[in-house]
Amino acid sequence: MTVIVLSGPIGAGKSSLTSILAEHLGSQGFYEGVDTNPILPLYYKDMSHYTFLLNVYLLNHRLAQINQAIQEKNAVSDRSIYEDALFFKMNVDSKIADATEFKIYDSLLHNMMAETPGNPSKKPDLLIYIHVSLDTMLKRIQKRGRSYEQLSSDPSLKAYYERLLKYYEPWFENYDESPKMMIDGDKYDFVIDEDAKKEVIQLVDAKLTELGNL
Ligand SMILES: Nc1ncnc2c1ncn2[C@@H]1O[C@H](COP(=O)(O)OP(=O)(O)OP(=O)(O)O)[C@@H](O)[C@H]1O
Repeated sequence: MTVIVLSGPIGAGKSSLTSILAEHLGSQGFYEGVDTNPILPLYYKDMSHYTFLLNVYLLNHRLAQINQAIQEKNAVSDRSIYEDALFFKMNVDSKIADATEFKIYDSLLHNMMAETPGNPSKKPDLLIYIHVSLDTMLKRIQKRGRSYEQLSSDPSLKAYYERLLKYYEPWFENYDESPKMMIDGDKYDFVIDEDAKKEVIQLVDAKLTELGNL
């Protein structure tokens, strides 16, 4: 049984690497459903108002996926549940979101993820973090063209994206829920470069072998 989750900033390539790894490992891929998320466009218009609702929506959605992934046994998911608190905390620190709302969300998250008799661990076997620079992130956001993410519609998003990257590095350093590995998303453009794709697959295979999962 191997449950892998991807993590990393917007446009890092999580969904693409999920498809690549799911195909390579013969696992089921689980996707976040960004385009079907009804709260996301509202959140980008008014973060103060929608941070709590967005995160409760995502928590519910991700838990449903985790429960399915555990049953599937072999699964790759394009986004970890552990990163959402990073966005929420960042918004609290920037006075965009409310500290009490964060406390309630965080406690809900811990209760949902708690391992109790009859309630098996929801932790993945491996978390893969795709690291990208601000430059790569901005290029990918522009290339993909989701309207609400564009700097052209809201130039203040650049500061938001910059802040987000600064929160990701310590988050990955401190992450200890499962084994983890980092992929350099600036170095390996596994979406368009076949050699880069092969190298990334080899890196992941080596890690899974080291962990006894392959
Ligand atoms: N907890 C959250 N709080 C605020 N915004 C979030 C949260 N989770 C996801 N988002 C937003 O949802 C959108 C999609 O996020 P995500 O980075 O997971 O997917 P993606 O951009 O498709 O990534 P990739 O290209 O790596 O597959 C982004 O605009 C991101 O900022």
